[in-house]
Amino acid sequence: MILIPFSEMTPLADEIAAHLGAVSRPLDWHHFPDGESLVTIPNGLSGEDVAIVATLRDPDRLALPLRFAAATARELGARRVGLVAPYLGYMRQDRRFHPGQSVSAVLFSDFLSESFDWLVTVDPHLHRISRLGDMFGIPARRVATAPLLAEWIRDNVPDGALLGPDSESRQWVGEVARLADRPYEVLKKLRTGDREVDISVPESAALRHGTPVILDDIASSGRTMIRATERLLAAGAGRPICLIIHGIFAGNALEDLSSSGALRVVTTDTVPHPTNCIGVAPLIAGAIREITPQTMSGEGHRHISVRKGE
Ligand SMILES: O=P(O)(O)OC[C@H]1O[C@H](OP(=O)(O)OP(=O)(O)O)[C@H](O)[C@@H]1O
Repeated sequence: MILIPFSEMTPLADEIAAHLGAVSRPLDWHHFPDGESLVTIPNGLSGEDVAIVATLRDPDRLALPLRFAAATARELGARRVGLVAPYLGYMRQDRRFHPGQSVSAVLFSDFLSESFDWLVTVDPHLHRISRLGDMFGIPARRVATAPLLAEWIRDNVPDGALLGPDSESRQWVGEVARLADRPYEVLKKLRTGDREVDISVPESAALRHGTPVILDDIASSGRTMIRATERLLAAGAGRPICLIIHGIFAGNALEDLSSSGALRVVTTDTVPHPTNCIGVAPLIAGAIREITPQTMSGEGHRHISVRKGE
């Protein structure tokens, strides 16, 4: 197995490779002055299993270079070409919320399924879809970070409840709370725009004791976390720890979150960032190990078409 990371993913790919006893060699991505890309992949791929490693937080920019890298690896003799996408973008638009909208999650998953033979990702934002295989026409594995998050909480926060910022978060907050043996509450969120979010906090005694931990899968504009932090403080809770699986932090999101009163912001390393405290490499390596024998025996194929959603 040869891992080929986009350069920002080199540290994570090196770690995954060490767990697998594999090789990691980054690709080169040259940007021409007119905005076009030139992707150069390492040589020596003939007959090899290859995994391209890219975190898809800026998917419009990455899509074509990803396709070029996968196609070139195949053209140069790679046996199978998989994608390790610790953060998988575009999964939030999994419905036609208003007439005429693209269902981007389905379209993007089709695009990836056409480009790659298999996929490994971490806690994708697919709460209404229970099996990744229903979304992708290729073998796919979803790594669950709940045990890592629970371990981090047990090691670092001696007391306090877990809080989910909205009803959707109940599924992962409930699971992490169970594993960490902590109480949890779910807040109510109303979103009226990309950056317009309001949160209401219940009158609960659990919130008044210890250090609250707000847990969410994504912080993008950061507005969900910021508003939850502000509303908790106003309700008399202690300064919260914000625990986030995928820390995208668009624009000034992190600065704004820190100014809102968060005690600490903690993320996994699915998106490289100074707030990374929880490493996912061993779990990703385990998922690659699981999926690789299947791809070797020919289960699934990138041209299998599974129709999903609306
Ligand atoms: O940092 P932000 O920009 O606030 O985005 C992060 C939020 O977005 C997602 O929710 P989702 O998109 O499913 O629901 P929402 O649009 O109602 O927040 C995610 O689960 C977070 O709660």
